[in-house]
Amino acid sequence: MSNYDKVKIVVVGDSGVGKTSAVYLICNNQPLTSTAWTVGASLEVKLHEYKEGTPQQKSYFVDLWDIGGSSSHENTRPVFYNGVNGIILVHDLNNRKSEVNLHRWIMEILNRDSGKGNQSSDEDFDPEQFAGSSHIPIFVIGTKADTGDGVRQRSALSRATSIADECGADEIFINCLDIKAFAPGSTSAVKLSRFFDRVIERRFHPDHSHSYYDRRKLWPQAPRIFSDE
Ligand SMILES: Nc1nc2c(ncn2[C@@H]2O[C@H](COP(=O)(O)OP(=O)(O)OP(=O)(O)O)[C@@H](O)[C@H]2O)c(=O)[nH]1
Repeated sequence: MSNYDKVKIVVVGDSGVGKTSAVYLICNNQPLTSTAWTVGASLEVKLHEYKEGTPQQKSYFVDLWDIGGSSSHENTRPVFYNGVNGIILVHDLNNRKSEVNLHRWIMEILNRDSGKGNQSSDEDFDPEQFAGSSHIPIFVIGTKADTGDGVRQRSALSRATSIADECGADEIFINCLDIKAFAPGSTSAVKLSRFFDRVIERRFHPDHSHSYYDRRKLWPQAPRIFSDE
C-alpha cells in the first residue's frame, strides 16, 4: 500500500443521526443500504487530493473515525480522541436536540484527558474558547435533508443559533442515502474537500494556515490542548 501521510478526523453526534451513513458515502461514493449501531468506533479511509489542481497537489489519507453515539459507550470513547486533527459534527435536521447536543460532544472531546467525559453541560461550552484553545478545524453535517421539514425549519433559525456559526465552521445539509450528495463539483463536495485541505494544512503545513484562523478571530494565547503538535 502506498505510504501517504494521514490525518485523523473524528465523526461525532447522537446515536442514529447518520454518522455511519455519511462516512460510508464520503469514502465509498455510494449509500449504505443497511446499518447497525456502531459499537465503539469504526474506521473508514478516504484518499484525498490536497489542493487539487494546483502545483501543491498531493495525496493524503484521511482517516474518518465514526464514533458510536450510544451513551452506554461514553466511558470508553475518550480513547478515540487522541491525536485528533479535525472534527466532523453530525446532527439530524429533523431533531433539533441532536444539534444542541453537539455542544456536549465537543466538550467530551475537550475533556478526554480530565475524565469528565460527557458529563459536561451545555452551559460549559464556550465556542470561542474551544476554537481558540484547540485550533482544530470543525465541519458540520446536517443529515436527513430528504425527510420532514427539518431543512426549512433549520434555515429559518437565526445564524446565531447554529453550532456551525458558533464554531466558525462550514456546514452542509445532505441526504446520506443519495448517491449524488457528494457529486463532484457540488457545494457539499467542495466544502468537504476544503475542510480536508484545512485539516491537512494545519497538520502538515501550519505556516500556510494562519489566514484561516486570523479570519475567525481566534484566541492566539490559548494553550494548545491537542497532543500531536
Ligand atoms: N432518509 C434518511 N435516512 C438516513 C439518512 N442518514 C441516515 N439515515 C438512516 O438513519 C438510520 C441511522 O443511521 P446511522 O448512519 O446508523 O446512524 P449513526 O449516527 O451512525 O448511529 P450510531 O451508530 O448509533 O451512532 C439508518 O436507518 C440510516 O439509513 C438520511 O440522510 N436520510
